[in-house]
Amino acid sequence: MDLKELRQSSKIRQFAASFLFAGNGLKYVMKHERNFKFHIGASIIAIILGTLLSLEKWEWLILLLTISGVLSLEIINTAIEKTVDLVTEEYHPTAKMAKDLAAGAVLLAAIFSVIIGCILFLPKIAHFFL
Ligand SMILES: Nc1ncnc2c1ncn2[C@@H]1O[C@H](COP(=O)(O)OP(=O)(O)OP(=O)(O)O)[C@@H](O)[C@H]1O
Repeated sequence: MDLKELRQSSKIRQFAASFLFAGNGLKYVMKHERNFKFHIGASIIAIILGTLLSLEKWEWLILLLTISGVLSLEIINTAIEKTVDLVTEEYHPTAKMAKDLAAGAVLLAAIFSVIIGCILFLPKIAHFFL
């Protein structure tokens, strides 16, 4: 279905198509983005650890919010990279700044997610061994 056909289709079809397109985006990052795969791996480890250490409900909420934040930012970073590449393939200081800012946002979220992971898990791990 092309863009023109989509705009002429019913509201329900447009709504269903938007899920399909979002799914395509998720499929793309899972298949092609090394950093996204890394974050998925780290998230799975955190969820397994959370299960083993019996996190409380509020701790799960914080963990899941943190995971969704990092993964979503990684996808937005990829979207910004693609948009910049669409605008120019030449070297441009503003293109560099746009990509570096987007990457900086992911890095910041990843650093804070490690800190949050330490706050959630370290006391429980220490309690387990002591
Ligand atoms: N058109 C451009 N002009 C100037 N600098 C650019 C340009 N494209 C990329 N860069 C610089 O090169 C870096 C790497 O860009 P690239 O597009 O390869 O993304 P990347 O860092 O490989 O992303 P990822 O590893 O998340 O896939 C950018 O962070 C930016 O600093």
